[in-house]
Amino acid sequence: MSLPKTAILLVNLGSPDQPTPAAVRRYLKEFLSDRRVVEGDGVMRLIWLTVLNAIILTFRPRKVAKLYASIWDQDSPLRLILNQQVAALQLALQQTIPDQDMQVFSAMTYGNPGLTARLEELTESGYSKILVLPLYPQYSATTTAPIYDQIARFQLKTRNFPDIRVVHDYHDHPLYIRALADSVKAFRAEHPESGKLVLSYHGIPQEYADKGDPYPEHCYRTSELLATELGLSDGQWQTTFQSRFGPKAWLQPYTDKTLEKLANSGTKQVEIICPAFSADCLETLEEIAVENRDVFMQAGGEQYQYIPALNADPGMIRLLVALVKQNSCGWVCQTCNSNEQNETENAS
Ligand SMILES: C=CC1=C(C)c2cc3[nH]c(cc4nc(cc5[nH]c(cc1n2)c(C)c5CCC(=O)O)C(CCC(=O)O)=C4C)c(C)c3C=C
Ligand SMILES: [Fe+2]
Ligand SMILES: [Fe+2]
Repeated sequence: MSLPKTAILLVNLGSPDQPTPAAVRRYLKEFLSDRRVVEGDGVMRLIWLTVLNAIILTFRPRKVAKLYASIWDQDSPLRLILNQQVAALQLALQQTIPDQDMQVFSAMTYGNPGLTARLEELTESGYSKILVLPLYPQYSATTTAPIYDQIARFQLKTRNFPDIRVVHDYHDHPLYIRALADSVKAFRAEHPESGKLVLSYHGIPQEYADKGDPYPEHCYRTSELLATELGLSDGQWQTTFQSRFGPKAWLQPYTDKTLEKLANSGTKQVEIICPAFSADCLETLEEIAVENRDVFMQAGGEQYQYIPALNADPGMIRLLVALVKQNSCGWVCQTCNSNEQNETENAS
């Protein structure tokens, strides 16, 4: 019996194609036109589209292109690391479940390689099972939900679509917490002068959380589990939210304000980790590692250390393998298939 062709699709947010104002403009237009990212209907939608086109897409691309250029390494780090994660997961799956033919692919919600195009390609190539694995441990209506939206739109226009599953979230998965804890321990082993651990998550507008986005609860849970795993006491760690965009209130406490306050009130050493980012990107390599370092040092801080994202670390790949096994249950899971076989045999 031939096995169904199964694809694993790792999905991250997306980057511009080039660190140029024109490419950044195209990327921001697609990203910031998504109604999940900037909500609002009717008149509010019209106002937002006017502000986006007349102001944001006129001035922001030039500034942001320079920031991207400062971290660009032949390609955007987010895309480079996504490719490394794909290759490492492919190898790990071949080693751990060699009798299953699972092929791993990359996709981005915005920009290239686009998620919808990938779903079309995989369907045309005969993949009948697709496991979509968003690289967002914490669910948010602003990041995870747009992946579901694109899948739903693809299904609406496709007569015979594959069996598609999506991993919803894994903010409290033991292997995620262990991978984070191991990365902190490994960092501290190399940099023994440790300070307060700041856990900085990408923010979302406070209003979205008030309307029911569970993202902040997921972030706080991840932080608590990580602090417990590391054996930290209350004063030794803190959760903050970064990357505020626009004039509205976002989740607080803000990372930059917190760092300023910490330095002002005598905390001279911090280590900062960004658990919501599975891969280093503009928001970690530039905003956290450069901009926020300046904020902390200028406020009187003495030592500021950024702990890199999990990227393609062995701990991250172990987590991804576990997520693949758990979420492909019944498709390819050997345990389940053999259990089912036993049950069928016992019943007959
Ligand atoms: C309303 C705006 C935004 C929301 C809501 C938002 C949520 C959100 N984003 C990430 C992860 C990433 N964001 C990245 C870049 C980025 N984010 C926004 C805006 C919102 N994000 C913008 C405008 C940008 C582009 C840069 C800029 O113009 O400032 C990235 C990095 C991409 C890269 O190429 O490196 C990531 C990753 C999460 C996890 C999240 C909510 C949970
Ligand atoms: Fe963002
Ligand atoms: Fe199973």
